Amino acid sequence: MLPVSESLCGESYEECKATADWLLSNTQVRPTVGIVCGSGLGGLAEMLKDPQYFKYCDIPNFPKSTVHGHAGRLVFGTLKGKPCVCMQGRFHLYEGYPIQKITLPMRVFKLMGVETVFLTNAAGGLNQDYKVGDVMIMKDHINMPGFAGNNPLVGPNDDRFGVRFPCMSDAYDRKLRQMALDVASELGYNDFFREGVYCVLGGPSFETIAECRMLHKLGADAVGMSTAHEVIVARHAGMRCFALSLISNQAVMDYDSQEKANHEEVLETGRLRAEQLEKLVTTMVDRLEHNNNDSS
Ligand SMILES: O=P(O)(O)O[C@H]1O[C@H](CO)[C@@H](O)[C@H]1O
Ligand code: HPA
Repeated sequence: MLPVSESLCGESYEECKATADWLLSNTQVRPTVGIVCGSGLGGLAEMLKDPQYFKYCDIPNFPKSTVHGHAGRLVFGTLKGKPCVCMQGRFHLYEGYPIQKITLPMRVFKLMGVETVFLTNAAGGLNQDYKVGDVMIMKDHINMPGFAGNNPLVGPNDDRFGVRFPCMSDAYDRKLRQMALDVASELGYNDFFREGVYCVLGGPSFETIAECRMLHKLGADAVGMSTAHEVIVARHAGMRCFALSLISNQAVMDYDSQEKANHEEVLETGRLRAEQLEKLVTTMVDRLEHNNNDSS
């Protein structure tokens, strides 16, 4: 067992358990589905029936949300009858928290009984076929901070969460990706649905033109500042993951372009696609089976 003192930043088993127990003692909901809302996509949380809200600042051990477009509260309720917990706002590396702290909610999800996690984000489109407003199912990620040792699993491993060296070739659940494609097709969303690779950077500055060109050459279709860290921790703990990127802006790849990435455009695109994303995730949650078979 890992003594509390060995936790790097308040993410030890005991600390996560204390947070999970506190939440469970304050709600009747026993969530099996976890949802993380990206920038401008917090409306998903409003889909929950009989919602119960907990501000992050009131939850023991939780960091505070500091980014505009991230409400900063945990919402419990049901979606299509399934017990859910939803992060209406997430944490990012550039907010100054250690990477272990920004991913702590994933461990809390696990300890509350969550089996499947749906994550959304806003991202810049690197793939030249992508348009603003497209939705990309994440089939994989490139964890750029991880190349420099900034991986959320750095530090002593606690086997109660997962193994020291978790596999990541199956990070994005194959069955859920297929389900998303089927649902998108049924809802008539084929025109704007894609599947691709997300690259996470530390931010908060948006990328230079040379960086965008490099990331595209490396195989990334979209670039953002979140999600991959959460997925690594969720997979380490054995939860199934499904993630969507809303292409909120075109990454600038051309020195003649007058385009400039900005957070207001990111939030605005979120508003435009919110309803369709909510419908897709709601339909997928409705079709989820209550098990945690690793189906990838
Ligand atoms: O990834 P989410 O939380 O959607 O936020 C995205 O939007 C912000 C930039 O506008 C960055 O935080 C980026 O990661
Ligand atoms: N780059 C990084 N993160 C982002 C972007 C982007 O262009 N758009 C939304 N989040």
